[in-house]
Amino acid sequence: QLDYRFYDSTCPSLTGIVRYGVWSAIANDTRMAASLVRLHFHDCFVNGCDASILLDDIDSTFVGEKTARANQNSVRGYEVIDKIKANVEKACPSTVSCTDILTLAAREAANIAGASYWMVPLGRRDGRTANKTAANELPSPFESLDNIIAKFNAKGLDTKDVVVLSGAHTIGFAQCFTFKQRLFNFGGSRKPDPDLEASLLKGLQTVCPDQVDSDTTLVPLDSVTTNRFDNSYYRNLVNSSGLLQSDHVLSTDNRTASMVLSYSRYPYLFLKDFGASMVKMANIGVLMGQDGEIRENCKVVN
Ligand code: HEM
Ligand SMILES: [Ca+2]
Ligand SMILES: [Ca+2]
Repeated sequence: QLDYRFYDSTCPSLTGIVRYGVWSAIANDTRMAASLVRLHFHDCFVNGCDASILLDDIDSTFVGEKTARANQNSVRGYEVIDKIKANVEKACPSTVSCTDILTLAAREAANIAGASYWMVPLGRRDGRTANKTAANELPSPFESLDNIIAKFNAKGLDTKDVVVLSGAHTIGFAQCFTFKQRLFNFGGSRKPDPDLEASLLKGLQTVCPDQVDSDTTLVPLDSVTTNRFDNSYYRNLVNSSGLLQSDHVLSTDNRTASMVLSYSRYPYLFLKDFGASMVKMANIGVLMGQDGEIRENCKVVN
C-alpha cells in the first residue's frame, strides 16, 4: 500500500528538497514546469510508474526508453530529476525511489505553475527494466480519440481522465510537426483544417511554414496563458483554438464535449479534477514492498 507518510520518519526533508529543486529549475527555465509533468506521464504509461523512462541506454543488451519515438528530442527534465535525486541521496541514502521523486516533482511543478496542491501517497519502488517498444505505444497527436481512450482504459483511466489530463496542455510547447497537418493540407483537402480559428491559423502558418526545416520549431500549446496552469486550454478548445488535433477533437466528440465546456466555465472544477486524475495516473502499475528496488542513480539500475 502506498502511504502519505511513507518517508515521514526515514526522510523528513524529502518534499522540501524536491520542491526547492523543481522551483530552481523552473526559475531558470519556465518551460520546465510543463516538461516535468509530461516526464511523469511518459513514465507512468510505460511499464507503470517505475522511473523506467529515466534509465539510459547502456548497450544492445539494455535499451532504455529515452530514444523511443515519443520521447527522443521531445521529453525533457531528466537532469532535473537526477540532480534532485543526488540531493535526496545526501540527506537520506538509499531510501527514496526515483519514481516517488518524479511523482512529487510533477506535483510541485504543476503547483508552482498554478495548479492546486494535491496529496501524493508514496512508497513506489523503481523498476529494473525499461521497455522501448511499449514507449512507442504512447498516445500520438495523430491518433483517433477512440484509440486514445483505449490506451487510457488499458491503464485503468477513463474518458474523463483523458479530458482532464489533456488539460496539462495548458502549459508547455509543441513542435510544428505535431500539428502541421492541420495548417496546409488537412486530410488531403489542400486546405487548412476548417475548425482552426482564423487568426491562430494565420499565426501558425507563419511560424510553421510548409517546409520540413520548420518541423522542430516550438509553439505554445496554450497561446493565451502559456506558462500558467489554468483552464485556458478548455476555453481555447471551445474557441477552435486547440493546437493538436487530439486536443481539438475533445471539443467536438459527443463523449467529451460537455466536459470540455464545463471545464471552460469552471476553473476551480478543472483544478480539483486535475489533482484527482494525477493521483490516479501516479498509481498505474506501481511496484511496492519487496518488488523493484531503490535505485541509487536514476540513470542505471543498481
Ligand atoms: C491524451 C493524449 C496526449 C497526446 C496525444 C499528447 C501529445 C503531446 C504532444 C505531441 C506534445 C508536444 C511534444 C513535442 O512537440 O515534442 C505534448 C506536450 C505536452 N504534453 Fe501531452 N499528450 C497527451 C496527454 C498528455 C498528458 C496526460 C499529460 C500530463 C498529464 C501531458 C502533458 C504534456 C505537457 C505538459 C506538454 C508540454 C511539454 C513541454 O513543453 O516540455 N500530455 N503532448
Ligand atoms: Ca515507466
Ligand atoms: Ca495556460
